[in-house]
Amino acid sequence: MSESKSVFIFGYSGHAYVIIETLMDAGYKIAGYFDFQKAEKNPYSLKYFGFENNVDIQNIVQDHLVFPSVGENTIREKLIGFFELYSLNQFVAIDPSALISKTASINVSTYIGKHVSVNAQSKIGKGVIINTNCVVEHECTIKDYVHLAPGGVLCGNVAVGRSTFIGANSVVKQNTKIADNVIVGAGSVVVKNIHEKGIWVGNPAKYR
Ligand SMILES: CC(=O)SCCNC(=O)CCNC(=O)[C@H](O)C(C)(C)COP(=O)(O)OP(=O)(O)OC[C@H]1O[C@@H](n2cnc3c(N)ncnc32)[C@H](O)[C@@H]1OP(=O)(O)O
Repeated sequence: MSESKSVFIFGYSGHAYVIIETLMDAGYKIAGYFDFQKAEKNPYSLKYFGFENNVDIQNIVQDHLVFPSVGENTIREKLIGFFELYSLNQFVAIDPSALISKTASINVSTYIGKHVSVNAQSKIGKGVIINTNCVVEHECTIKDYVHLAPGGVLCGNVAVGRSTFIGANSVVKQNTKIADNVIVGAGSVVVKNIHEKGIWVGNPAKYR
């Protein structure tokens, strides 16, 4: 394992644990974590480097890698803005068990979890979470800061807008478009385009 593959993670709670295990399985070394305060639990015995806004970030991180380990979309967006401001080295974290088409594109600071499939010609933005066991079928477009919770299925040619959250085990029918900042409840089935931000739940998914 080379020193150049050390990763600083930002955020250290439940979602971070999943990221850490993916990174370790993929052969990365975790250099430590930043968070607004020292974590109460430290199951991976990581070194705390402080709150990113209060430290000389470039001096600590140097040319190592950084990754946003927070499930909440707006916090992840802020972290990525911070990474961009300081020109920190972002990358894509892909669990070794995931199946990614060679013709799919995935932007930086995106997490692809265990047993995920991303199929042909799909385009995934930056800071996205495609969580455990999700299926992203052919030609899907997923904008920045989306979170697709575990078990979600996007059928072919689905488009998901920026910062949208799609709850666990939800299904989105082929050729459907979902707007920015939508929340789709767990176990929902989206069969028509969603043009309006807000919470949509049920089968078929309805505005709540
Ligand atoms: C690794 C991880 O853990 S990633 C995270 C995975 N987590 C998820 O996928 C959970 C996603 N969140 C949900 O599904 C939530 O229930 C939300 C966001 C849809 C709604 O949350 P809240 O706004 O707090 O709604 P609340 O719990 O108060 O329920 C309001 C009503 O909506 C209903 N409702 C809530 N969620 C759903 C749902 N997923 N499907 C159908 N109905 C729902 C409730 O039964 C309730 O109905 P009532 O008014 O008739 O009693």
